[in-house]
Amino acid sequence: MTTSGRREYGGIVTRGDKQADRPTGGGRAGGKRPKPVRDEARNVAYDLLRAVDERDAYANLLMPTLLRERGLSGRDAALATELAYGTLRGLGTYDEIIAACSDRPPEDIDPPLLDAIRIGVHQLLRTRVPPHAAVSATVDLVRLRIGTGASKFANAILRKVATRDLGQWLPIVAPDPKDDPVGHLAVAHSHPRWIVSALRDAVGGRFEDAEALLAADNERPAVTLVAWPGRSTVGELADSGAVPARYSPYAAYLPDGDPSSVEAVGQGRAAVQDEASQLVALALTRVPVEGSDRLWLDMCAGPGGKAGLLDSLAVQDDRHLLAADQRFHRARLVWRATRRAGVITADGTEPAWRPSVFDRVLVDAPCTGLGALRRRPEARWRRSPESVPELAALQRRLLGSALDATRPGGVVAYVTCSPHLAETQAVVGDVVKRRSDAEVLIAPDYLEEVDHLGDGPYAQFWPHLHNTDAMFLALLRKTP
Ligand SMILES: C[S@@+](CC[C@H](N)C(=O)[O-])C[C@H]1O[C@@H](n2cnc3c(N)ncnc32)[C@H](O)[C@@H]1O
Repeated sequence: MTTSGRREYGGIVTRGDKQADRPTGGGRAGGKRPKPVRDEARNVAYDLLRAVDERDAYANLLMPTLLRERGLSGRDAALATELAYGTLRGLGTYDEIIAACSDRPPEDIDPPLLDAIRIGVHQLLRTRVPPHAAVSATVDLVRLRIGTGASKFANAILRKVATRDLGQWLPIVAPDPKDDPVGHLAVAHSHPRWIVSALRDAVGGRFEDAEALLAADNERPAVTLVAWPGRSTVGELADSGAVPARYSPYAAYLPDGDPSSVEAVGQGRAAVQDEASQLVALALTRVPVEGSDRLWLDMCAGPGGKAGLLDSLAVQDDRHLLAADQRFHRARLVWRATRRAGVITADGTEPAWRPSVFDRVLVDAPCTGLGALRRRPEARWRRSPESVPELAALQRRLLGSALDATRPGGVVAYVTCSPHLAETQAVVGDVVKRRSDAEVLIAPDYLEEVDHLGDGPYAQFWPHLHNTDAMFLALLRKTP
């Protein structure tokens, strides 16, 4: 798609020159309604939101396909992504504002129309698109995709929304923090109430920390690369425009651009991986073990992020990694990410290996993913608190099985991409209490380059403190 006929609004490009500037509503100038302008970036954002709602699509997986199919790149692609992801993250706040501007509650508005209005509200309240352009572009979208009647409704709501900025709307739509602090944070930072409560508990009950965490969840995460040791180097990534990272010796931040255009990534010698993910895998390899250190196991390895790093480290020191995942297609991804590891499809709770044979075991357990909300913009609305006990039961079984697989003197890393206490401390505490052959190590001792990981014995990364996912790590020694 060409960029001719586009106009730049404060760093964001939108299409339609004079049309995008045209004021909307208030009747037809000269009696004739101007033709709506098709705007591909907004269409992509709208289609993504519809796919998330109708087909349970994963935004971060579908977006690259949509951009490719529609031929969007550069600033148009950035605009489509910002509109879609920003709207998905912010819709908890936006729906409260839409409710205040409408005679119908959001749940009574037709879902396609509601999604289009949400995109409009996001532009009005969180982007530098001028209000008249945000309104007219959204109204055009609704006219083209839904119909003229719906576009009048959207126009009326958006014009009301545009009368205030976000800072003026929040005291109107969010509960008073003195009466209902959790409800206030839920509306102000667009998270479901149950997640606000869980995250507040995970940060030790401090509302200021919870607020900083919730705000960080709404930020676009940095793209972090891993240079797989022995296959590429951070220096090589830096030569491609990445910046050496703060903590991990294998990480570099990519300020902009497509990661696959970095040569080492394109050639499968480096990959995209959050820095905390690298560090928890690294911590497992740093714990001293007496005697043999030849056989490592990654029990829940798909899609292979940590296995890729562990395999590279294992190859360097002539160790061997076995990587397992319960799902065949996830195991295939692990196969692609590794060079020498054995990869199998196996249920970690019904081991395909003999007991007490591994020197180091990683169990990166399936979890709610509440630590990666920045990356999966719709995830916060999909998860329900009912999933927590079921996951916690599986996590206990997997950790127990990991300890069974480890030889006495060996070490287990229990990792979740969630800071929810029921998936982290409660799981480890319970499993260790029921066994006499496991001892909890002080995990931050093996990550000395990182501050603020907690008072131990566990290590907890945070988006607002480390600019990483909220990854949890427990290190356990198997005792005789
Ligand atoms: C959090 S992900 C692991 C991420 C991976 N370690 C990485 O760094 O890319 C959890 C994985 O556990 C797998 N899984 C779920 N239940 C399992 C089980 N009972 N046994 C083995 N793998 C399981 C899922 O298929 C999923 O791929």
